[in-house]
Amino acid sequence: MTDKAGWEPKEQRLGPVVRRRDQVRPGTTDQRLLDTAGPSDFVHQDPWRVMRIQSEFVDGFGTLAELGPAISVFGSARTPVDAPEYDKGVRLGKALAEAGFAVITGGGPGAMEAANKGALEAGGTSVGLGIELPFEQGMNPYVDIGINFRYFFVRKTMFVKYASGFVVLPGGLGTLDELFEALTLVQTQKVTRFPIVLFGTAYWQGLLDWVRDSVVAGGKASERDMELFHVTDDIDEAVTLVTKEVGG
Ligand SMILES: C/C(=C\CNc1ncnc2c1ncn2[C@@H]1O[C@H](COP(=O)(O)O)[C@@H](O)[C@H]1O)CO
Repeated sequence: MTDKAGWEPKEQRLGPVVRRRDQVRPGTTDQRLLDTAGPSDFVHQDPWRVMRIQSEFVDGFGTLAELGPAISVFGSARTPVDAPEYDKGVRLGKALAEAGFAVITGGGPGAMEAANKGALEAGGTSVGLGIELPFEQGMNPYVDIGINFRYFFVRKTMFVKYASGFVVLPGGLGTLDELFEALTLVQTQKVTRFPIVLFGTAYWQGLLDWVRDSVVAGGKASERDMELFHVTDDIDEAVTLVTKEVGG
């Protein structure tokens, strides 16, 4: 316990740290890790959240890095299975898979499920990026690679980073959020060569009229911003438009 001549000081090695004399602490790092039943409030604080956010990025990047060419498909979580729109979602997922593209959706019900179903039935890769919601729905059964995210913004990064374009089926607020995020990224050149296809002319026309007659006419966007997207009712045309930057 002394460091007088001829004596080794009492020493403790804790990983890279050496502690001597009065700085020696009882127990080992492993013991403290495994034994301690200390306060747990840190798991609800921001520094810990940063770790969780990082881990979501790591899981997403790690799972999707080798996915290959893919298209993200968005649309209403509420589209009924027996609606014509659902059938179009299935046909779109199928056509994208046949063109050699994985289909990425939000992994939920409705239009997401339809696109995943089509991709799966055509032998393509069917991906679902789910989101933790207060009303848990679970991943639709047609997803083959699924990741559940806690944070919308991490999930949104994956939709853009691992797809070379978006097809947007008729949808509500969630779909509009995804559409306008993509439009903003393209408008501000945060992403380049990223086709956005709105599927369903009748559904989208009212929005397009408002953007042109109020937003563009009011000087809040430019006429050229109307060229950031395409609109179609044709599955094959949607696939051609959305995949034109990348061969399948
Ligand atoms: C509301 C219902 C289910 C919610 N489950 C969802 N699961 C996964 N992703 C979802 C869900 N709800 C919304 N999203 C995302 O937003 C888009 C659809 O939102 P919308 O408001 O229905 O247009 C979709 O692309 C998802 O990414 C069942 O009633």
